[in-house]
Amino acid sequence: MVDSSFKDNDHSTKELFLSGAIWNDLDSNGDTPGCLAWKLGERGRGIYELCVNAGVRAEMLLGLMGGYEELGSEGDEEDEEIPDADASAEVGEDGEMNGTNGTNGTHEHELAVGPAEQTEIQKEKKDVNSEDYLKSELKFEDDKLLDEDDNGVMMKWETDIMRKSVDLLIPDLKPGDRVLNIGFGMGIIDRMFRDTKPKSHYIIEAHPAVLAKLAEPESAFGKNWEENAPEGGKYKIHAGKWQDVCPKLLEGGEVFDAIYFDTFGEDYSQLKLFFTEYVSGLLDGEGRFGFFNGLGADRRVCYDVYTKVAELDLCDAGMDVEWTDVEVPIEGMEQAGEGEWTGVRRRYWTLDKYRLPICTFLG
Ligand SMILES: C[S@@+](CC[C@H](N)C(=O)[O-])C[C@H]1O[C@@H](n2cnc3c(N)ncnc32)[C@H](O)[C@@H]1O
Repeated sequence: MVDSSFKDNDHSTKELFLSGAIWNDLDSNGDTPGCLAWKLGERGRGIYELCVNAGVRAEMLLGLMGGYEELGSEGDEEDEEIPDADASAEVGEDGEMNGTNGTNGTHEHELAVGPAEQTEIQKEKKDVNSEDYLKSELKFEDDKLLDEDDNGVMMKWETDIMRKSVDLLIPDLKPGDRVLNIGFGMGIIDRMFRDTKPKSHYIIEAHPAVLAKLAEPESAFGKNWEENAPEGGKYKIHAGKWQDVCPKLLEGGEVFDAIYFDTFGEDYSQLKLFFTEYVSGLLDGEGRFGFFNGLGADRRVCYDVYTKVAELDLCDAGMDVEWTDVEVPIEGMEQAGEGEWTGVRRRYWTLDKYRLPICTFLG
């Protein structure tokens, strides 16, 4: 009896989404339909999956529309017709991507939320965007790096994720690899890469304050480091945005065995641009590519939507992705504003599992 009524619900939910229901609209408690379905436990899994699929459809469509919008003039968006009702919730400024190291409220192809959360966000935080971030003062603390609005750029609790990423990107931790890391942050992953004694190790970093920190002798990534590359290899800090540095690396015919991408203040469209435009040229045929997968990480349904969207886009770019779950000890974590989150504007991570992507070329 219960089962069949839930099957009916699945069917009705599907109908609703196909008729234009908004997958990420919020109720007065700030829950999306997907959040409510998840709270039902096993009984709600069917509906939850339908919500995720509706989100994926809408985000993929928005991605296409985003590409199209770039050709038009600014300000056209308001008059634009929405070709699919599923996508209607996404259109609008001030959407939230909810991801660490990638929060953004202004760019195309963000994981948008409904009106209730927008109001909350406006109260809670200013938009994070690359241009402002790269001009902002930074606060370097022992366990975190914050921008001038106290957004978490990088936090020490992410160390286990960085450790596992290095272990899977360079499986045997063998010397001789050529490594490219984009985004130095607290230098956590770069210290791990350095410890594998790669033949070449390039770091691209755009923020002047991070670059200044890097140049300090105690950072261990200064001139001495650059001069101590093994024979035939190269250790190098490339100062600047990856968008400017990568074309030069491509021109120079540089190739890497492991590439990691973890920036801040950029939205998913930039990550997608990176793997569609640059990874095929910069990664060795047998190489591995990884990125910080923090998109939507303060809301399970958004995280699940972005995981699928990224997987589909990676496939489009000729890459296969293998996901590894990494436990995040959120039980031991404090609530927003407390413990490790003290002084951080927004708790950007609430999930108990990080889904770690390792990408290789298809076939
Ligand atoms: C989340 S942190 C990286 C953390 C790093 N994975 C670690 O283990 O400490 C992001 C870094 O990317 C840098 N960044 C942001 N946008 C960038 C861009 N367009 N090009 C290069 N670096 C960028 C930021 O200044 C910041 O240092």
